[in-house]
Amino acid sequence: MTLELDDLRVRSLGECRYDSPFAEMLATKRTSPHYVHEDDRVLVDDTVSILLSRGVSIDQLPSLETAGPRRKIYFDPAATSVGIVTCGGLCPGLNDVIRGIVQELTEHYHVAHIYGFRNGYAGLTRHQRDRVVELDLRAVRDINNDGGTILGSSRGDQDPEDMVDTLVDMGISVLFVIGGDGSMRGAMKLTREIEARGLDISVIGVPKTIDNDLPFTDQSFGFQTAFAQATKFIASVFIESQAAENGVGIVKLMGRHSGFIACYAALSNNDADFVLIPEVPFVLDGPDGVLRRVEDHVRRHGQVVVVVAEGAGQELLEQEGRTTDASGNTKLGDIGLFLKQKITEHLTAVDLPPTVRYLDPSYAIRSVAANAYDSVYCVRLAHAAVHAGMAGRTETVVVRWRRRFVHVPMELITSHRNQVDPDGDLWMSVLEATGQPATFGG
Ligand SMILES: Nc1ncnc2c1ncn2[C@@H]1O[C@H](COP(=O)(O)OP(=O)(O)O)[C@@H](O)[C@H]1O
Ligand SMILES: O=P(O)(O)OC[C@H]1O[C@](O)(COP(=O)(O)O)[C@@H](O)[C@@H]1O
Ligand SMILES: [Mg+2]
Repeated sequence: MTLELDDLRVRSLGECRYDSPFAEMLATKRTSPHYVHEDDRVLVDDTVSILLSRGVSIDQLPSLETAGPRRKIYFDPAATSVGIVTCGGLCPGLNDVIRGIVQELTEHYHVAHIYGFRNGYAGLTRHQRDRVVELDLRAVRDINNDGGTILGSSRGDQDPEDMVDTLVDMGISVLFVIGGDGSMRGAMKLTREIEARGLDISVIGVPKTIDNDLPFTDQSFGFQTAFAQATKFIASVFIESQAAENGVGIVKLMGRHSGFIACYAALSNNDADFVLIPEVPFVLDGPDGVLRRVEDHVRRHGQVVVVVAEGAGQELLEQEGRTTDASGNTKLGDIGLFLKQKITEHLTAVDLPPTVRYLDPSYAIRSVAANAYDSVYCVRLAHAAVHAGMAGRTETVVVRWRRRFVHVPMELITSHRNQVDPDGDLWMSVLEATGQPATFGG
């Protein structure tokens, strides 16, 4: 993708004049293999050929501002009130991020107030102001042990003017939005309204998506927990299909436009024989179609396991009557049940009457608490978000990119979708592990 250095510059509200609580700790720090100084930058690219193809000098290469504490900060902590909101679908680790933000702001920055807005952007509107909760260390003490979000979440548009009125009335200086692509688009509408009114309010995003469909982030928080959950369902249908004559196990996993959960879950215990994802179209019929391949597998091995991402093969389903959810996301057809029906019909017709074990774990993979790895990731993102906000960055998200925590302009995180590259090494691993053909039906 063409990327200029200027596209990667994050917005700041102004000069940092206040001493940071971390000033002393940072006094002697310099960039090392394990630390990036605030005056240094992190490269976007990581291969020699891509760097060379950029054709610019080193200081002009696309690079990102490092995240982390600053020696000087923009907001005076004692006079700063902060808001937190979680929006969109659930994701393991939301509570860890909330907790990390509250702990960092309380224990190190000693800000005046931390407010939690309930039920997503709806909680920022006039008619829900009475439901705002004040957050302190006690309120967040054990919340990381639970899935979901203590603040609640929602889909659906809200009026940016109304929401900014709330921020102004409550004296909020920094708003942390923990949400996905839709939430970040909503957050940008907030920053535009804030800018238009000349207000001194920072909006910082912590990108959330179990589908791992946001760009400029190695892997989104909660993703590892979600695919680990999904793995258990694949193992179940594998065992069931092994014990049955002509056993067919099918698991449908979340992933509207990106098949990362399906790929990782399938790779994790290597029980899947076929993985179908939105990024790789397939045909069902014909000598190289999915049905014939499934049949061949059952003939040879007596059973088969198919993992399908919910957004896969949508072109095979009825397009008419498609509706959208409250946030404008297209509601998908049920590819899992469709495959179940087609495979059953096909195997019956070729005299291999199947025993089908179909599982759609759906919310069971995203409503759980984060695992230890994701919890660590969440708390580090939370710290980075707090530092960015207190340093006056705005319209900025904090991400981990090639294992460094960095700042990315909000616009870039919504600029395109992160998808499994059919020419990339992840998909190659899936093909290697399953033995399935690179394409079905040419
Ligand atoms: N283009 C947009 N402009 C403003 N708000 C948006 C936009 N897209 C989504 N939103 C709002 O952001 C919130 C979360 O969006 P949604 O798509 O449901 O989840 P996610 O943020 O996880 O993608 C919802 O309140 C939704 O109305
Ligand atoms: O039933 P809901 O809440 O709309 O959620 C379903 C969708 O939410 C997801 O978890 C993604 O949510 P987001 O769009 O909020 O990131 C998808 O995997 C799934 O399709
Ligand atoms: Mg989304």
